[in-house]
Amino acid sequence: MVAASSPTIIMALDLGTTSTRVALYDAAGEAVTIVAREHRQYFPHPGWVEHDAHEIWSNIRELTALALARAQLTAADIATIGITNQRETVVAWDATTSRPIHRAIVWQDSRTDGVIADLVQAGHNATVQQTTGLNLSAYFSASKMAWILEHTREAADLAARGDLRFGTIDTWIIWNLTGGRVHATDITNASRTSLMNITTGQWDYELGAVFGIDPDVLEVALPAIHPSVYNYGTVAPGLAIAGVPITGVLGDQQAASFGQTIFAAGEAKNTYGTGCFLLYNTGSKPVFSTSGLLTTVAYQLPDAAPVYALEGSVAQAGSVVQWLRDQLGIIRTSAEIESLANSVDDHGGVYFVPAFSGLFAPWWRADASGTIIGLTSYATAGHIARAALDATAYQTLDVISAVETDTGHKLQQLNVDGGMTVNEQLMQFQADILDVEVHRSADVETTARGAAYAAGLGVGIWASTDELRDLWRSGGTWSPDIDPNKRRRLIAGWHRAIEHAIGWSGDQSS
Ligand SMILES: Nc1ncnc2c1ncn2[C@@H]1O[C@H](COP(=O)(O)OP(=O)(O)O)[C@@H](O)[C@H]1O
Ligand SMILES: O=P(O)(O)OC[C@H](O)CO
Repeated sequence: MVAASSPTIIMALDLGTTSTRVALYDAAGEAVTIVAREHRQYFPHPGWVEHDAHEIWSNIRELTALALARAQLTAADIATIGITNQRETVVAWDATTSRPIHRAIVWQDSRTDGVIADLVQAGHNATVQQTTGLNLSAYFSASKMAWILEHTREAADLAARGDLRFGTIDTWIIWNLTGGRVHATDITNASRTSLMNITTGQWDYELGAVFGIDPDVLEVALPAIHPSVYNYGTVAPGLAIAGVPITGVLGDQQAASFGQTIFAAGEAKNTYGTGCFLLYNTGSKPVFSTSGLLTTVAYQLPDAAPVYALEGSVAQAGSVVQWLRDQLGIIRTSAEIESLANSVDDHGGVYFVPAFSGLFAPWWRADASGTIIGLTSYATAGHIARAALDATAYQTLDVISAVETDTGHKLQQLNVDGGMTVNEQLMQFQADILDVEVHRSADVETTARGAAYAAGLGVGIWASTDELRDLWRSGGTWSPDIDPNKRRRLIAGWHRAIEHAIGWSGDQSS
């Protein structure tokens, strides 16, 4: 344990897709304060999604000051900072001015689908998957970096001068927090770029050539890779948190897994936020999927080998609830979906495949299209709402079936977290469809919590992951309660709906 006089409050910076949160935790793992702000989503063309990286940095500057003010604390009370972030999203900037040269290209952005389809056609998928653990997809960072290099003159000029810097959002924020002194990322974030060798944990610069990026450019432009628990540097003067060390960094899904204390092989968590991301811990060896899952690093402790996971990434989950609210207008708030969905007994034969940007795991079909099927004149807005929620449970089933195929193990229980898990009807349906118990953590904000745990380990507030396990609290358990024949019928209907969604958007399968 740290000396009694040392600060013991941990600050977590959660840099999500739609918002940025700053949370403070004490050594008992209790959240002291949490402040949040949304940032603007830019959709300049169909399928394109961008963020203003400078806006995210400004939000961090302001929210860190606000969190301290709310808690009536100063930087001297903060022991350490943990960072967690939306993954894959690419920022490119000028090292000499710290100015982004393009808006950040977000993980959901599918502008490089065509390039990826060509690479698949040319037979690159097997090599990339065996090296990086990731199939070829516009989702990951590499093709986004290539796009910036190809489409902005400034990127090419900076690259020629050795002043181009690439990073995921963690790297961009570490760079700014340290006054441009540290250009670094953690191994979990690096494992999402399609440029890291998943077995060695090092960049494979030669892979750049597959995506059309000069490996010499990458050697200068990519950040250093460190373990998730590591001393990344201290915050520069002039900021509310000046002088505080940054000792934990994890991609947001890995952070949620860490916050759920998924430390051992065979344990799994599913986070239901904008998208839905299942991580199944596979221990010290990477498992290469034959069923449409990704191989990813779950975390790496200091002086230890990486711990791996199989990941099932589902692009659309809570975002579908937002779509019903913002685009269809059949609910006014996300929470209203509960009363609308509960106004009907079941889905009334309606299935909703939310393939708004194609289908991610385990299907990986860029040519799938959003589909509502099974409509009759009996169907109401309630049935559509119900089908939209059910879709998240079915998509989770599909990724868990893939995990069971890849590992040969039946999942024993599923730990869940994220904003959608407040929906108890959905949790019951999830348990019914999976036929396993669903355990919700008391804190559904496990992403920020996981970053705090990693940072706290880094400064000795907690001595081991066993101590962190003791902090896990239950927020509800749901057991399967459905006739097995009905389960089978429902699942068969979902898979027929998937077949109809696939292929609608033309021949771009990846
Ligand atoms: N009662 C509810 N039922 C279903 N979905 C909900 C409910 N309340 C919020 N959501 C959805 O949960 C998501 C927010 O979860 P959160 O974990 O904060 O996401 P993220 O971290 O990806 O921004 C939103 O997409 C929202 O529409
Ligand atoms: O910001 P979230 O919670 O939607 O998570 C985004 C994921 O990291 C994308 O891979």
